[in-house]
Amino acid sequence: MKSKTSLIAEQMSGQRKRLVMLTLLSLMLGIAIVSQAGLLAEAVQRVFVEKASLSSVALLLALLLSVMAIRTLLLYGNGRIGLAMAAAAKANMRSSVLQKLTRASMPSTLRGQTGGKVSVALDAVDEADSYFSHYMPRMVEAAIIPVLILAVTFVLHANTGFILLFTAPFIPLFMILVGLQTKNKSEEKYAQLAEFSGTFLDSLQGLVTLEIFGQSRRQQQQIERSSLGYRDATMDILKVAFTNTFMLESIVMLSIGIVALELAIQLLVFKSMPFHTAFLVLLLVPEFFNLLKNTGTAFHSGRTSMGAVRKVEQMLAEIGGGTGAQPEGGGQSSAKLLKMPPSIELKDVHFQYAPGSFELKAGPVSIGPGQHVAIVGHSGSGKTTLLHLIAGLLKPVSGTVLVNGSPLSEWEEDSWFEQVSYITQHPYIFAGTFAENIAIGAGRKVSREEIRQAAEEAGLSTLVAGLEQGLDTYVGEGGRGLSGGEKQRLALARAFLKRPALILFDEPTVGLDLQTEQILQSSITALARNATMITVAHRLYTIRQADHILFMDHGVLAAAGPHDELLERVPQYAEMARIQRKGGSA
Ligand SMILES: Nc1ncnc2c1ncn2[C@@H]1O[C@H](COP(=O)(O)OP(=O)(O)OP(=O)(O)O)[C@@H](O)[C@H]1O
Repeated sequence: MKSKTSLIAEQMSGQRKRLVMLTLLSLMLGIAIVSQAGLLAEAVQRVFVEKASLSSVALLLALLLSVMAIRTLLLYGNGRIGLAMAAAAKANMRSSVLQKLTRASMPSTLRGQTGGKVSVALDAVDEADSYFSHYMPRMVEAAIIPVLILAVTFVLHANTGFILLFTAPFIPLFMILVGLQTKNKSEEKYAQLAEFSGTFLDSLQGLVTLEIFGQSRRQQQQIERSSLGYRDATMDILKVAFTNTFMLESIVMLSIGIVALELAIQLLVFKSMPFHTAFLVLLLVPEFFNLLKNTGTAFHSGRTSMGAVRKVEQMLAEIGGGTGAQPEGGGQSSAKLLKMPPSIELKDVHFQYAPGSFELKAGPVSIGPGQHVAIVGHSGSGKTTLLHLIAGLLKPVSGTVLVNGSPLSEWEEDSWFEQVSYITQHPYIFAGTFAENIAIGAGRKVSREEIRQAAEEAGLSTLVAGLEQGLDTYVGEGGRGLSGGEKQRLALARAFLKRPALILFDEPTVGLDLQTEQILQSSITALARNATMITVAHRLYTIRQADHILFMDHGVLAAAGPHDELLERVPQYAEMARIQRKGGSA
C-alpha cells in the first residue's frame, strides 16, 4: 500500500521479527503449493494414464497427504502471526491514545466530543486489526508465491506463463481503482461513526436538560440523522466491496478459461505436450489466481483499516505533542518535592486558551509556605484559570510559576501531583463503592480503617452510617446519586488520605445548607493546618479567614493583599465585599 501512515510504519518497525517469520513461512507455503500440484499430477498420470495399480502409488499418495497437511499448518502459522501482529499493534495504538489523552494539556483534551474520542479509541483501533491480521500476511504471500508459481509455469509451458503474465496485472490494476474509492469512503464512514457516537453520548449526558427544555424530540431526530448517515456510509463501502468481489471472480474465471483452452488445443489438436505437464499447469493456474484474488480482498479490508488508522492518527495529532508528551506541569527534571507546605510565586504570568480568546495576566505574586490565600473576583474574571495555572494543569504562554523558588516545570511531575489536592466544585465520582472512591486519593494500598477515618474527618460518617451497605454502597454512574456537598466531602476524604502539602479548593458557588457548609469548612480547616492553601472563594467568611487575597478583574490580577487593606485601597473590591455582605454573589 503506497501511502502507509506513519502510525502503521511505527507499528511495523516494531514487528520486524514477525515479518521475517511471515516471509519464511510464505516461501515454504509456495514450495508446498507447487509440490502438492506436482505430486497430484504424478499420481493421476500413473493411475489413469499409465494404469498403475493403486498400491504402487501408495507412497506417492502418503507424500501428497503429508504435503497437504504441511500446507494447512503453514497457512495456520501465517494466520497466527498475523493475529499476533494485530494484537500487539492494537495494544500499542490504544496505549498511545490513552497516554496522549492522560498526559496532554487540559484544553486539548477538552476539545471535541467525548463520544467521538471513545469511538476512535475503541472502534477505529479495532478496525485497524485487519491491516495486520489479514492484509499484511496476504501481501507477503502475494509477493512470494505467485512469482514462484509463475516461474514454475514458465519452465513447464511458456505459453501459459505468458497468458498469466498478461492477465494477472488486471487484478492489481482493478484493486488499485477500487481501493482508491474505498479509502475515501472508509474515512467518511469513520467521520460518520465518530459524529454518531458523539451525538449519542452528548444526548445521554444531557438527557435531563433536554427534557426540561422540551428538546428531546429534536435531539432524537438529530441522532436518527446521524445514524442514517453512518448507515449510508457503511452501505456505500459494502456496495464497492460486493462489486469488487464480483469483478475479481469474473477476471479470474476468464483467465483460467483462456489457459484451459490453450492447454486443450496443445494437448488434443497439436499433441505437443504430455498430459502430466498439462494437468500440472492446470492445477497451478487456479492457485495463482486464487492468491491474487485473496490479495484483492485483503487489499480492500486493508484500505478500510487505513481509514480507521488515519482517524486514530488525526486524533493523536489533535491532542498534540509526541508520544509521551510532557504535561503542562513539568516532568522534565528529576527534582523531587519534599512533603512540606511549598511557597508559590507567579512571575508575569500571561495565559490564553487560544489566540483572540480570554487573556489572563498575573504577577508578581508571592505566597509563603503554609499561607492561606483566597482568589476572588466576578464570574468569568479568571479565578479558576489562575488556579489551574498554579496547579500546573495549564501552561503559561509567558512568565513562570515558581514552586519553592524553582520553575514548576523543573519539579518531577509525579512528586508535584503527590503534594497537591485539588477539590473542584464538581469532583468526579467514579462508578464504584464509597470506599473505592475514597481510596484513589491515597495512590497506595490503604486499610479499611484508614478509609473509615478519612470519611469521618471529611464529615461523611453520618451519611455513610445511614446507608445499608455503608462504605460498600455503590456511588457514581449506575450507583447511588450524591449531592454537590456530599461529592465535595468525598473529595475531601480523598484529600485526608493523601495529606497534601498544597490544597487547591474551588469553593461551591451554589449555596449549601448551613450545616453542610460548616462541616465542609471545619474539615477544610483541619486539612489545611499543615499546608499551603489556595481557594477560589465566594463566601465572605472564607475571604476574611484568608491571610492574603488575590483580586481578579477581567483576567488581570488587579490587587493583592490582606482583606482590610484591599477594602480601603481598592474601590471595586470594597464594592464586591459590600454586595457579599448583603448576601449577593461575589
Ligand atoms: N477551555 C476554555 N477555552 C476557552 N475559554 C475558556 C476556557 N475555560 C474558561 N474559559 C474562559 O475564560 C474566562 C475565565 O474563566 P474562569 O473559569 O477562569 O472564570 P472564573 O472567574 O473562575 O468564573 P466563575 O466564578 O464563574 O467560575 C471565561 O471567560 C471563560 O469563558
